[in-house]
Amino acid sequence: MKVSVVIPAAGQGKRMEANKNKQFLLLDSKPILAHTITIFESSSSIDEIILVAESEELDYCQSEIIHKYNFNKVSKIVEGGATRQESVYNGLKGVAEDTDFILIHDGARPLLTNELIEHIITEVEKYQAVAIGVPVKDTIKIINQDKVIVDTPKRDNLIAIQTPQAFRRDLILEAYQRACEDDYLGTDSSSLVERLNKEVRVIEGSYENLKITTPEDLELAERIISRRLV
Ligand SMILES: Nc1ccn([C@@H]2O[C@H](COP(=O)(O)OP(=O)(O)OP(=O)(O)O)[C@@H](O)[C@H]2O)c(=O)n1
Ligand SMILES: C[C@](O)(CO)[C@H](O)COP(=O)(O)O
Repeated sequence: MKVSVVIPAAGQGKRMEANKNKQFLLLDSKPILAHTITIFESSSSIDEIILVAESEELDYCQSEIIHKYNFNKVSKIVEGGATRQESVYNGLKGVAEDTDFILIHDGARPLLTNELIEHIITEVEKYQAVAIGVPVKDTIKIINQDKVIVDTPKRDNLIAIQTPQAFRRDLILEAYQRACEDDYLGTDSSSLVERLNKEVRVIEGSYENLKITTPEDLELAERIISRRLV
């Protein structure tokens, strides 16, 4: 069985308000993106890594991330698109044809554990489409355009979805192709499969598997990493 991972890292990191791509910021003295790649490079279950980077950052990724940290499993660095969805699709097109399963994982989630990688691979072999999620801690409200609450969904049925998300290769390629044809834009990969009326299973993720989105996330990630190192 062959497993590939696509890592979209071509975003602009606007919410981080740093003066560079947030994934090049240092976390425990190493770029966030290098932490993310290390997790998959070290996993014996992962055969290849496709990195998706912004056109002007392709060379930087090659020299300052891939070469500098000696990543051998990164088979391609492909150019990203205007949206996360477009970037992931470009990455999917670069995956080896003999791959059975594809994991998609945000470059900006550097605290994933090997246990979660192993768990999601076991599950995707059984269920073909699997996402990681955690129960929401807050009460979630639906609001209208005037910012008035119109609904309060029952919290028991709500989860916050994370990455990685894992799929059978042909299924996820079909889902991205169909979304492209239909001009559908989702905020995660799972939603593209859901709209084909295919079941996507959810397994328990981790609150520590956070996406570095705003400056507070980076502070929290530093604390988590230093605790893990003790
Ligand atoms: N056009 C895009 C947009 C996002 N991403 C990637 O998708 C992941 C999740 O996106 P997010 O954390 O929201 O990153 P940004 O889009 O960079 O953040 P922002 O919305 O604050 O600009 C990130 O690893 C990001 O680099 C991507 O590859 N291509
Ligand atoms: C895919 C994702 O990380 C799941 O939580 C999230 O939807 C990405 O959203 P973003 O707005 O591109 O950060």
